[in-house]
Amino acid sequence: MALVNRTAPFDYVIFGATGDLTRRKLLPAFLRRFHAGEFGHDVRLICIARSEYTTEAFRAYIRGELHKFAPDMAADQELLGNFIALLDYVQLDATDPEANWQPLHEALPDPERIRVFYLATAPSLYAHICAALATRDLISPHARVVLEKPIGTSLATAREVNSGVGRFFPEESIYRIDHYLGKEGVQNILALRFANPVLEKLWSAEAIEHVQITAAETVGIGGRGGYYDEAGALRDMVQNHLLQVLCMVAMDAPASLRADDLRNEKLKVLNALRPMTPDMVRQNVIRGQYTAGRLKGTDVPGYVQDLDTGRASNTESFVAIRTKIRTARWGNTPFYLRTGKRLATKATEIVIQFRPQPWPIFTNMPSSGRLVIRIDPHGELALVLGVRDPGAGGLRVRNATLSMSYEHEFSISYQDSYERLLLDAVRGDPALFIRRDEVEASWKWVEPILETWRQGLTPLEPYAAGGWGPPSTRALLARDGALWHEDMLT
Ligand SMILES: NC(=O)C1=CN([C@@H]2O[C@H](COP(=O)(O)OP(=O)(O)OC[C@H]3O[C@@H](n4cnc5c(N)ncnc54)[C@H](OP(=O)(O)O)[C@@H]3O)[C@@H](O)[C@H]2O)C=CC1
Ligand SMILES: O=C1O[C@H](COP(=O)(O)O)[C@@H](O)[C@H](O)[C@H]1O
Repeated sequence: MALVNRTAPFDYVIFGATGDLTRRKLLPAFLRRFHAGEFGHDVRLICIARSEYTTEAFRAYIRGELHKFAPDMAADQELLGNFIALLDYVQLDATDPEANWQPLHEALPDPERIRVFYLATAPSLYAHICAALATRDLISPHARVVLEKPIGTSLATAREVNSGVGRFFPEESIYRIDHYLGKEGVQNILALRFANPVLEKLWSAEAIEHVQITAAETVGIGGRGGYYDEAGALRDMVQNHLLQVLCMVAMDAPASLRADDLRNEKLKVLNALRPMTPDMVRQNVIRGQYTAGRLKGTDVPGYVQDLDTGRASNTESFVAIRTKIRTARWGNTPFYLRTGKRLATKATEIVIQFRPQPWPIFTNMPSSGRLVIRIDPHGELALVLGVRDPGAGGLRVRNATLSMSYEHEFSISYQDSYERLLLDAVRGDPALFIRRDEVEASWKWVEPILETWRQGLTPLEPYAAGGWGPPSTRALLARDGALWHEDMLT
């Protein structure tokens, strides 16, 4: 029987309740946690948007969406009915100064209950919404606010968003979500590193030749072209998700698992990333955009066709970066980051490549060994070692893999990382959310890359959908004598 960490009763107010994120991710995640018994019938989920719905009509609409996005759960009519009964809808234009906030007030009668405001709207509304909540006296002593990404599109705009929200909520009540920190495999980096002293002893430039962090997607920009063409892969994936994963891999042991201990260590890594000059960007950053190609046997269109604006675009759908971390632990170990759309397969993984023997005694030593932390599509750990090849004739070595799959090892499974994060805000645990200084340090490191691109100093390289990005991506590692870890992915 799984241990259930049940929350105290709470009121969760979702701004942007008719949007894509709420119906596809947030409400299905709540339904699953309700099914797991993490909260009960005494909880209210108050859903807010401008669209005209009564609570009854909204519940009917969400019932249909849950059948689409959590069909296994929604098939249980009793569970679904009980969950739907927790939803209330309040129609409100949060930016209209004349709007009537009284219905929201009435829906939140008890200031002693835990109150979470989840802002699943465009980030440009965050400060307005927080100001309105303050004016209407809705920010109770136990109130928290969860902010969706992106927090800004540059250092200056991130500061604006942070200051806008920070005027009304103290930093410890602000939960900036990064769904990669909700992934099992990412959280497991902490366990792997700090519950296994033997690994931690190896965890430095002395034993590790390089680290690869890949977030490869097969999807294109889909229906999100408007947003994506403004953002691009660097802002969409690297500034937040990939840098957070890098921090988890590279940070020193925190004093405890308390939020600020963890976040202090991550911040040190971000501040230690080698700053990029325009020359370094030219040499260490690849930017690409997909063209039409063939993916898993199907012809797929290129980025510009997907965008469908009739214009060319200068936005990258692929980035690869070679960087270093200026610390005693890592100084000599390159970190390679890579993310892109319409790549050969969907895979998020970290590869820790170990250094070779300084004096090899075997004539045919294959790879010097690596640890692969696979995060998506399935959580897996694989330790590739050299073992004796049992064939006759001398002592030859080949690689073999020790592996562990979460699916086989554990019966508990979360469908989505939102499931792991939504209730942390209720429990008052911001450890897996991003602190303001982390967001700003990430932007500070990313900005010179954006600036170099803005000046047109690096080309946007085409890559055919279904591959692994522009050919220069290989050259980025080849100059260190390294190869991307692709053989096990496809
Ligand atoms: N969708 C996704 O997969 C992801 C989304 N995000 C982030 O989550 C946020 C929401 O994204 P998404 O759901 O895709 O966006 P949508 O455009 O689908 O939804 C926006 C929501 O905001 C509501 N809204 C807009 N203006 C107001 C207003 N003035 N007052 C009250 N409600 C308003 C809209 O409802 P109505 O028109 O009825 O008012 C709608 O419910 C964004 O910050 C996005 O970057 C982050 C990661 C992934
Ligand atoms: O935040 C985002 O993440 C997704 C990729 O998430 P994953 O959990 O499927 O790896 C990406 O598709 C999207 O563009 C980005 O905004």
